[in-house]
Amino acid sequence: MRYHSTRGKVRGLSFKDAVMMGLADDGGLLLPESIPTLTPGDVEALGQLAYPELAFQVFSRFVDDIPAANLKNLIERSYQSFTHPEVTPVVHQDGVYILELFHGPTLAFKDVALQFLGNLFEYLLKERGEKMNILGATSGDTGSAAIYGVRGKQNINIFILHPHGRVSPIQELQMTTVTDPNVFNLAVRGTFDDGQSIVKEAFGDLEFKSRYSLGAVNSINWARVLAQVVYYFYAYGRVRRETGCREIYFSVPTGNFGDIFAGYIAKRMGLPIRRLILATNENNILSRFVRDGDYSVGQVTETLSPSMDIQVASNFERYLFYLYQQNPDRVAQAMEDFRKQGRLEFADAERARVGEDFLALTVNKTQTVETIRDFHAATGYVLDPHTAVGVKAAKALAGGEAPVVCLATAHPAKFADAVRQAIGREPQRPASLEGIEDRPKRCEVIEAETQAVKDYLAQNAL
Ligand SMILES: N[C@@H](CCOP(=O)(O)O)C(=O)O
Repeated sequence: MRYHSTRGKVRGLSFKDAVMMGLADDGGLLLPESIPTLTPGDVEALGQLAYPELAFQVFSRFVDDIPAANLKNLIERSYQSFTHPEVTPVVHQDGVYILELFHGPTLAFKDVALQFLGNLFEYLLKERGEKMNILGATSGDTGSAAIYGVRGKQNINIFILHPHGRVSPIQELQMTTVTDPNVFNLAVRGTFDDGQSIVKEAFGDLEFKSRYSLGAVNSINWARVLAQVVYYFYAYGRVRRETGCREIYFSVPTGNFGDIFAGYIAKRMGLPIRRLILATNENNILSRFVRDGDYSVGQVTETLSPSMDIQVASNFERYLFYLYQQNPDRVAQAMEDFRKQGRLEFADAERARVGEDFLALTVNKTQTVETIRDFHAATGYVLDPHTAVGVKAAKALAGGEAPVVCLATAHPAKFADAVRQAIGREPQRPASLEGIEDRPKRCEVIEAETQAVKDYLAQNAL
């Protein structure tokens, strides 16, 4: 399997080189040359597997340059840190299926990919005798998951940018209380979009990227998306076993379009997904795109679901590549137009194609609180505010006989304020958060300027 950039100037990379490159050197995003397709029989068989074995089967279709025994070992080690034996269990509540993706060390879906990516980086760096400086941006969850994936590892330093004062108190503490010498937290005076744009500019400076061996942990890294494809197959298998359904909906709260893009890949592979329901908060460029063809950037608004306080979604470019019939020149032109004008327009035929894969809804703060409250009243189950956005969209949009799986992207204890507003008390804390406020912290506040971040990284790089 070879990997090419969405913008067409980087081609023919192996999986391992694609992982190490992160953002493609032409500014695009890496994608496999083709998406392997599965027969209904394959899908059925995959649905019977335990999580690590399923992950191995899915990965093997995209990874042909790591010996099977080593890949298996990386996968098994990655999911040992999860507190649930099923890794990503599915529970049935109030007419929807909740795919719990928060049983990893930092209580969010990011752990599913970042535990693996941390181990994979360690393996590849050892094999190559190299060092790496990871540079990533977070709106709250990626940061701590990436930090936990590599803390204390040899030959890796990690620099994570989070928007100063715009993540939840627990999200901030999960990052800043990790004081291993290889971990550097930077609170950027700006939004997540500012942080993500700094990361992309630093990766785009190829001399800097190569001098400091930059590594990517955001979903610009294909390995992130690949690892997230697995749980769509897992959930389908579990729900199919329970209901006998053939088709299924997935409802995905999304900001950076990574998680839902993984679902899109699963659909292209042959998983019978009737539609992917794209759920956003008030930062709704993506839901406006699906509903009205309006892909125009707005101001980032603070909401109750801060991990989705994003306007410019990285992985949208990967989707554009397919929407534009795999034409890299059109993607490159569109990204340039978007950079200059802050908007993109779509032909009717393209909008029709979008509608074949996606439905979408914007869910505001009031609706988020109401959903947490009503769901709790009906079931006793506490949703986190991001999951609540997905549940609200699922209930509004899924129809007919097909069951709907809502991706529960984070544990509610990460967002105690939103939960308290909804149900009048804080959610129960998992053991990993006990005493987190009392731990020593380390974090620098920095201006939202690429040069300031590059200087900081240069001073602290391996
Ligand atoms: N919601 C994310 C933002 C970064 O997204 P990623 O999937 O590209 O890492 C977060 O919580 O940091």
